[in-house]
Amino acid sequence: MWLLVICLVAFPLLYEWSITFKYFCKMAFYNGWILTLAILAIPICAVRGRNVENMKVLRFMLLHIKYLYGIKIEVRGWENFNIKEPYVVVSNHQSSLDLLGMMEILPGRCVPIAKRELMYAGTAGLACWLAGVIFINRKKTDDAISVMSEAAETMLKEDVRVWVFPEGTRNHSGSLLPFKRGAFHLAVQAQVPVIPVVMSSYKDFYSKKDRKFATGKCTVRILPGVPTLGLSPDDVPDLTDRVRGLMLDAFSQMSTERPGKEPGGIH
Ligand SMILES: CCCCC/C=C\C/C=C\CCCCCCCC(=O)SCCNC(=O)CCNC(=O)[C@H](O)C(C)(C)COP(=O)(O)OP(=O)(O)OC[C@H]1O[C@@H](n2cnc3c(N)ncnc32)[C@H](O)[C@@H]1OP(=O)(O)O
Ligand SMILES: CCCCCCCC/C=C\CCCCCCCC(=O)OC[C@@H](O)COP(=O)(O)O
Repeated sequence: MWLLVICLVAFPLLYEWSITFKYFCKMAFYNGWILTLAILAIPICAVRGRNVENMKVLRFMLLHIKYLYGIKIEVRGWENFNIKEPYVVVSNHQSSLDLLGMMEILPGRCVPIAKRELMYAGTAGLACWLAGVIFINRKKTDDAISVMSEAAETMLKEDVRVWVFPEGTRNHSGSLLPFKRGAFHLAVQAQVPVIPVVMSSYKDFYSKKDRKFATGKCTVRILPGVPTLGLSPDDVPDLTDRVRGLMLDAFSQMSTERPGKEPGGIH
């Protein structure tokens, strides 16, 4: 009788513990593996110096990680990236796992905007710097704005695309945070389109709060570009709201789809 009681208590506890343990091991390996890959990437990238073309090297080296974690990534809307000119990509930001979806679709000559702290993340920071990642100091708004204004010039002069997470921080709430306006000022200053990208919720396979990290599927949707030609800084609030609305609709629609089930009409 006592043995049965002990088993009934111990097994669920052990099960819970093994899920948590697996979560920490998987996250530790994720970060450790990226730091290790960066050691290989640094000398290759250093040959060119700080150059956006190095982002191809990082992308190539990171693409296999989804297989290690059993994460299937389905991409819809590739055709919306068929624009030769520069553009600003805006996407939702749930976790550091977004790196996998980002690398899956990262267009040529496209650099992300990242918080300055990432520059000090050891080998990964150096690899990012060599690949031209634009670092901003979120604690100093004026500095961040001037870095982004420089980015607007660079986009046009050097034919570069920029990827921004307009929520400004990771958000796993199951919705989208209010958007910061920097990405939209950037697009208006450069008079280039904004291309929204939505990654479906990870809740079926990943949750930081519940310490869950299983295998699963993520859908990445590239939405049609939103033009900014002729818009002025006064139009930025409206542009921001419009793009957030489009992304929220897509995110909500993707959240109601059952994993693995294809909706009609979207390719
Ligand atoms: C093989 C081994 C590989 C190893 C390498 C590993 C990794 C792989 C490589 C690359 C991957 C890198 C992945 C990087 C992911 C990183 C993700 C992040 O770091 S997210 C966090 C950082 N990003 C952001 O914050 C971007 C969004 N933020 C903004 O746009 C903000 O607006 C801001 C510019 C930072 C300012 O923010 P703040 O909160 O301080 O203020 P507000 O947003 O309220 O803005 C104040 C005010 O200013 C106006 N504004 C904003 N921007 C501009 C501008 N450019 N020009 C003019 N005015 C601007 C804004 O409108 C507000 O005014 P108002 O209220 O009147 O509208
Ligand atoms: C010697 C120093 C060693 C430092 C070790 C640091 C470990 C980091 C290891 C690998 C880096 C993985 C790169 C993942 C890139 C994703 C970046 C990311 O997701 O940043 C979060 C940022 O968007 C928002 O930050 P907050 O949610 O506001 O917080």
